[in-house]
Amino acid sequence: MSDTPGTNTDMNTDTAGSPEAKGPDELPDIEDSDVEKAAQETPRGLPLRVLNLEKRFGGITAVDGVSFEVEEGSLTGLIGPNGAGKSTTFNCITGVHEADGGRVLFKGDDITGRKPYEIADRGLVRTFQIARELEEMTVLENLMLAPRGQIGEKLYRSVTPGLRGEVIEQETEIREEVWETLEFFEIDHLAEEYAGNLSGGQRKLLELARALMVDPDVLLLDEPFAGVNPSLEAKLLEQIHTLREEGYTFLLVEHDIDLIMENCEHIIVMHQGKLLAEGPPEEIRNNDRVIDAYLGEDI
Ligand SMILES: Nc1ncnc2c1ncn2[C@@H]1O[C@H](COP(=O)(O)OP(=O)(O)OP(=O)(O)O)[C@@H](O)[C@H]1O
Repeated sequence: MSDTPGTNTDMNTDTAGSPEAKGPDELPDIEDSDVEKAAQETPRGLPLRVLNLEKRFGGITAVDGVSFEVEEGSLTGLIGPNGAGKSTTFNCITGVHEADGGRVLFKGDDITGRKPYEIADRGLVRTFQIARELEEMTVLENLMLAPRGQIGEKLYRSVTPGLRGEVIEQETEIREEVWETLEFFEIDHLAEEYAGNLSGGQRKLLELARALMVDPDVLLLDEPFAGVNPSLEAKLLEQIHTLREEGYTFLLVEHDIDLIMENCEHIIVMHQGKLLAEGPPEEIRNNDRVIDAYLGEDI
């Protein structure tokens, strides 16, 4: 875990590890000047800090001044009803959307407005659905294409004989890493299968495997279990917990509340673009605002 709790500024939203859930009443508004101050004071060890994030689409404010932190080595859940702004928040964090306001700090660096590949290259990675072009490639090829720091195919074609040896050496290393990843996710038997032929659950494993090939520090997973059968879901969860024990940090958007409650130690709840509450599962489960807005009487 981060060695930073308690070292944040007075307007922080640092509740990871705090015993009680907090709601909007306890989470003060952040002025622009405070955002600047917080950005400067954010400890470098803190993997992800979102400050006053805003995103509008025409007349819709999809994300409305959201602030939260994700602790190192944590499995943090982001939940909320349909249209709450979860995916838009993910997209703003990872550079897919340009935020209209606020800041995203990654390991103390301001990454707001950076391109997705720059953010991924720094170690903050989200999973993406397998694109159509990738469906026509094998599972092995999908992973071979993912690693960062690779001397690309274009360069390979134009390299001098001297460089070619380096490329081959690098490709051998990548191939070994790819096989290790395939075995870790138990999809090595599918290595030569076209990605387009995989089941929904197997695709989810491949998406996560591809994201891991980028060698991230923090993984953002948007509904990683959608369409995954229970046995594959259990396997995927097991792999996520194993990775977490190895030091990876996860931020997870998921509609299955029970799954989030059972697996995440910290939960962030969004509602109508705003942060509704955050805290440990038992507090979120009993939080009146969350029950009213989202969970219902039977939770
Ligand atoms: N590209 C877009 N253009 C216009 N409006 C958008 C766009 N993306 C999201 N929105 C709107 O922003 C709001 C938040 O959407 P978002 O997808 O972030 O919510 P969500 O919490 O991820 O929902 P869900 O759980 O249904 O996926 C919604 O009102 C949605 O219609």
